[in-house]
Amino acid sequence: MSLDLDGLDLAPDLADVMQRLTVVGVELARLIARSGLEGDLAAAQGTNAGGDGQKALDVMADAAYLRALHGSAVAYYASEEEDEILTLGPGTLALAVDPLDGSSNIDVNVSIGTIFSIFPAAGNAEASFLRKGSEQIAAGYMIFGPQCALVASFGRGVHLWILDPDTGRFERLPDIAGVPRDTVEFAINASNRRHWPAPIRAYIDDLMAGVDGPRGRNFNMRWIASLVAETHRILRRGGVFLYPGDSRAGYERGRLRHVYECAPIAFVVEQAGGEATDGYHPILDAVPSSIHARTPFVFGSAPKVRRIARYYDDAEQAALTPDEHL
Ligand SMILES: O=P(O)(O)OC[C@H]1O[C@](O)(COP(=O)(O)O)[C@@H](O)[C@@H]1O
Ligand SMILES: [Mg+2]
Ligand SMILES: [Mg+2]
Repeated sequence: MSLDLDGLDLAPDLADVMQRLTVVGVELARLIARSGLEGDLAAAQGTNAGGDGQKALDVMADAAYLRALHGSAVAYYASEEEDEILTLGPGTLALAVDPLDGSSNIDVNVSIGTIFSIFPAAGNAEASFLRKGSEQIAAGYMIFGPQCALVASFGRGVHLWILDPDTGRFERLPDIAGVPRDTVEFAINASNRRHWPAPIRAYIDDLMAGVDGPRGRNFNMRWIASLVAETHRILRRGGVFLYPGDSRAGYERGRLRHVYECAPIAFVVEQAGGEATDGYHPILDAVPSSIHARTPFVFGSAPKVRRIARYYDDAEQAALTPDEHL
């Protein structure tokens, strides 16, 4: 067994899928640690359904998860790297995955990861995934960084494991207590400022104004360009993450994918007492329109996420509707 699940009381089908995911995690952690020694994991390979360029490791990670899940309880497999949902066979579960998150960081030795989301299988492939994120029965991520960690929730808090490289086993650590509420860090790709919707620009401008602005205190900015790494920091240290929709062509609903990026991260964050919205509405209440649909994404410390929603309220009063992300 590569994962310590003692005391979590998971259904056997789900426990088996978690074991299989972490077997791949151990494999990927080793591959990543040896990147450059054997082959170039960042080599360009093609384009996925979302139009993103694929790197060698994106394709390898997808193939490894797919291989590992054959013969498991996973009936339906949806992946960032697969155009369509794949039917693996009869089974009780549906699994969506971003096999390799933070692909732009593969060749620069910065943390990358895998994000996963598990639902009970529904009547057909699409119905299994195009539903509210609140119906997930498991969600989480593995992060391949200085340490390889697994963070997962089964709807009763947020659990943490660290991979022991000596034994190849994920050992359980104390649960994640909760997203700290009073922090001064925010994460956003500020190079897109000129494209942001007015409420987001107003919120960030107020933070950037520091002690001289309306907030009367200084804030600190982070942008790793790996959603898993931003999530891990926010779970441990608090803060807020924003990837809003913006006025660039194709970015009207942001960059991040609802099914295999935002819904699972939102599930974990809410289980840790944080909040996750599209800027205004809770992510976990929204039904994605397609398997690769994007959504604007804001998550982190609850008071901060709520404050951002108030900027949308203010904008509405100034004649913009809350849904207007442009
Ligand atoms: O390069 P940008 O626009 O700042 O986007 C960074 C975001 O894109 C992502 O890398 C998208 O994920 P993938 O690497 O799985 O495509 C996120 O991890 C990250 O938050
Ligand atoms: Mg991703
Ligand atoms: Mg990816």
